[in-house]
Amino acid sequence: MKRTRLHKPPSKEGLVAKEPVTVYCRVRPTPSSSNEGISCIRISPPSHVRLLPPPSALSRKEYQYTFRKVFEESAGQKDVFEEVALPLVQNLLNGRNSLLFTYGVTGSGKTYTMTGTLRDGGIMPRCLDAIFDSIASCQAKRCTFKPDRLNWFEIQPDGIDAEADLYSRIAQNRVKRLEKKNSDPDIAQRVKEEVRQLPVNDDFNYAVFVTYVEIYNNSVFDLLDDIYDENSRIRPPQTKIVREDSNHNMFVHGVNELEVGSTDEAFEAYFYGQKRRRIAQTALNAESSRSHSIFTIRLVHAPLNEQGDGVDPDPKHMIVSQLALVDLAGSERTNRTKNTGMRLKEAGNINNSLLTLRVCLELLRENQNGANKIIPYRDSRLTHLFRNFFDGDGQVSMIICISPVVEECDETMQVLKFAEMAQEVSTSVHTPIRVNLGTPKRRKAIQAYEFEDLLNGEAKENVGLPVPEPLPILFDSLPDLRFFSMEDEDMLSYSKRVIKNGLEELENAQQNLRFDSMLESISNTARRAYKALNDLTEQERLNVLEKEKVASLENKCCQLESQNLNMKRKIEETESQVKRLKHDLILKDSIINRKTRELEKVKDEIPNKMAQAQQKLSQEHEKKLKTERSAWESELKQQKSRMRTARQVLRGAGDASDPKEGNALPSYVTPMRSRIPPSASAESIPNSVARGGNGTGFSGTGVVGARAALFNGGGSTHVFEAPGTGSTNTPRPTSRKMGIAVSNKRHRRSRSAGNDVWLEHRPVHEVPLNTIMQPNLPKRKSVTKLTDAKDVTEKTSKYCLMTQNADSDGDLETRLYKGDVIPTSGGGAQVMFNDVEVLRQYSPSDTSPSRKTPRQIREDLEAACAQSSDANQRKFLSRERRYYEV
Ligand SMILES: Nc1ncnc2c1ncn2[C@@H]1O[C@H](COP(=O)(O)OP(=O)(O)OP(=O)(O)O)[C@@H](O)[C@H]1O
Repeated sequence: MKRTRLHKPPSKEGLVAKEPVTVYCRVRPTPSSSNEGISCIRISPPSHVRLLPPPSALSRKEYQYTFRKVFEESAGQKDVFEEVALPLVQNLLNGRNSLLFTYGVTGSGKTYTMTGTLRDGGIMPRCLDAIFDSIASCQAKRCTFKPDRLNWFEIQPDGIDAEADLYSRIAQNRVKRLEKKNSDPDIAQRVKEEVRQLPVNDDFNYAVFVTYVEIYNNSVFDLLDDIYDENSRIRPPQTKIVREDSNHNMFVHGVNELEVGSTDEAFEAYFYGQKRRRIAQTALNAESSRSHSIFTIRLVHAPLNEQGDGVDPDPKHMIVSQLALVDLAGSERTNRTKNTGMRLKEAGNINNSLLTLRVCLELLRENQNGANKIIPYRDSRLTHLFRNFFDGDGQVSMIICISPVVEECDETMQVLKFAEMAQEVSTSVHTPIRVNLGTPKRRKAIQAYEFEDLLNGEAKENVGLPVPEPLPILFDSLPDLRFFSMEDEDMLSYSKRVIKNGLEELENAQQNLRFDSMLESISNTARRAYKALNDLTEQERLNVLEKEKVASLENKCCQLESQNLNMKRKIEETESQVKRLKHDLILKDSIINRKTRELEKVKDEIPNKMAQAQQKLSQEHEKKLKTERSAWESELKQQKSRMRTARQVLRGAGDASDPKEGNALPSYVTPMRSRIPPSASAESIPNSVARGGNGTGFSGTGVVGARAALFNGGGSTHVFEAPGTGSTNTPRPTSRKMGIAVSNKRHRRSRSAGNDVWLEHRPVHEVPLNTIMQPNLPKRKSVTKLTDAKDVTEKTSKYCLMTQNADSDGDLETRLYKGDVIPTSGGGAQVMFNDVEVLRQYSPSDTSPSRKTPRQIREDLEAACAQSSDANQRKFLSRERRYYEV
């Protein structure tokens, strides 16, 4: 027995290509328990899936995701296998590593997709079928390769040796030692569907090894570990550690790696492990995986030796590739699963490890875009074990399993988002260089040689040259004297008798023999010999022709083969280009999707931001406006005071004839002035009225009833001329002035009733007016002094205060200050003055030149007022306009 020494795995030589993580999406059929007919998924074949949030969702926005391919609910296991896994099996046969995992919410069909059922197998059994069908003619003798338990293999070129055989027997026994239960799946019932046979290099011998581990609560367990200890007692599962081999590949240290010779053997191993896998019933899945399971198929192949009856013993020529099939446990939300206790702890661990996987992929993507972040592989056993794949040795594919159930819409969205992001990560795929031992197609050549030998042997037996007629057998009953003793007298006498009989017959034949018949026989034989010679010559000629034909055909074949090779190369190039373009497309699609989502998010935020900005702006404007207004008001106040001064100056000009007397009346009004009582002075007018008293009464000729409406709007007085009318319905600006008593306006009596009772407050020494027009106070109570509060509070709704005084020209000026009586909340009343009527009487006989006519006075005042208020108003308006334009 020849054995190779322990050998370090060869360093990675060969072609290295960058491949993106390939993501497929499979939608499971709607479970019968869910809201029938309502689905939150719409598929646009072949690669788009749209998520429609249910009516109850906060946001009703639809999202579209793009993947390499989306499998509809009606897609079968075969469709998924051929599209997703068959290329990975081809990778394995070509010596490349691949990782395929199923990812999704609990109950979305991950285990169904990966394992399937006995009648309708999933990816795993179909992969095994494809592998064994493809390597059928080149399978190595059992135990040609032996795992060294350090993630590599030793070669035993003679095949089975005692130790390896023992190992194999233990491995087989381990599978068989599990008692069969009635509930166990019967592998014989497995339905094997026809799978496509993939091309393999038949100058190599192949062997298949499997391992089956689970990651439960962040600990690794070997599912193929022996259940029993040496004393045949069941032993608890042992945790394994994840280690790095000498070639920096991660592996589970001490894991049982079984050599399997067929799919059924691999299935036995799988079911053995499956019994030990942690599965439990939850609210969402009757058989929910509580752990991540990893079924690894390793294909070991080495070139044939020169004789073609075994493998080349040089371990450097050995190639090991692996296909890891990972069935991840489903992410779950406790509010839906209602898990407690152990199940809750498991769910926490599952979610944590999935989160780590997500984070690692996100950081890998960032690093590929120029960042330089540390990837936290060690945060979870799952990512730690698959570090090689992500860091660059093997193709990574992922199947996202989603359910159309509306209740899962939220979680499904998270899964789809993650998957779309994962597509942007690329991993390196290494294709090893296969050694060329000098004789390609050696296995075929050896087989062809053996076949030729076989044919030649048969041909020799059948060569048909004429054989002379057999002579009559004269002595056929003579026994073989070598086997008898010379002392055996019976045998000797019997033999003598036989020989004598034979000689007699010979003598008879000699007498019958004639020369002619002998000649004829010789000439016949010669004729037949000549014919055979001619036939042989003809055959030789035909052979030469045939050989020429074969040579020309071989030439043609060579040409066609080279053309074929060229075509194949071109097809491969085109395919890889198409693949690259497809990936670019998917990448761009997903980037566009992401960007669109970000844009929509930004769009959503714009109105809010605009509203905030506007609010801020308007607050600032209001502030500015306030300051401007207060500045303007103070300016207005100054203007007013200036106007007051101007008015006083005007008044002073009117009294210039008698500066000492101040308000002294000219002599021609003496009779009239004498009628004015000293008590009816301006000081007796209430403050508000006094302020409003600066409003100007406009006089016509003779006695003119001029109406002046007084408003307490912001301290300003507005004068509206309405000659000859006594209307009090003039519009008023609202008062904002501080200091005015608070009144309860709801108690204000309606004027529409026309039943207002006036309280007329007359001067004690009233000068009779004697004018044609008299104040119109239809229902009135007259008093000269306010002594009783009831006068005001009871029944009275209007108040009129009459004052009489001499004006600046010495004429009699009667003022009627009118207002509403408004009850106060304390039970009293207050008067809100809102109108003043000025009656002025003057003598038409006064013709002094210094005296200004009423028209002149009015025009002067009007001009002064207009000038100041116009200027201020324009200024204010222009400022306001400016603010609003902003
Ligand atoms: N495509 C499908 N066609 C038919 N049945 C399906 C399909 N996908 C899932 N199912 C059924 O749905 C149920 C749950 O599926 P499965 O156990 O594979 O979910 P899971 O994602 O592995 O859940 P968990 O993460 O909890 O292990 C099973 O009964 C399975 O047969």
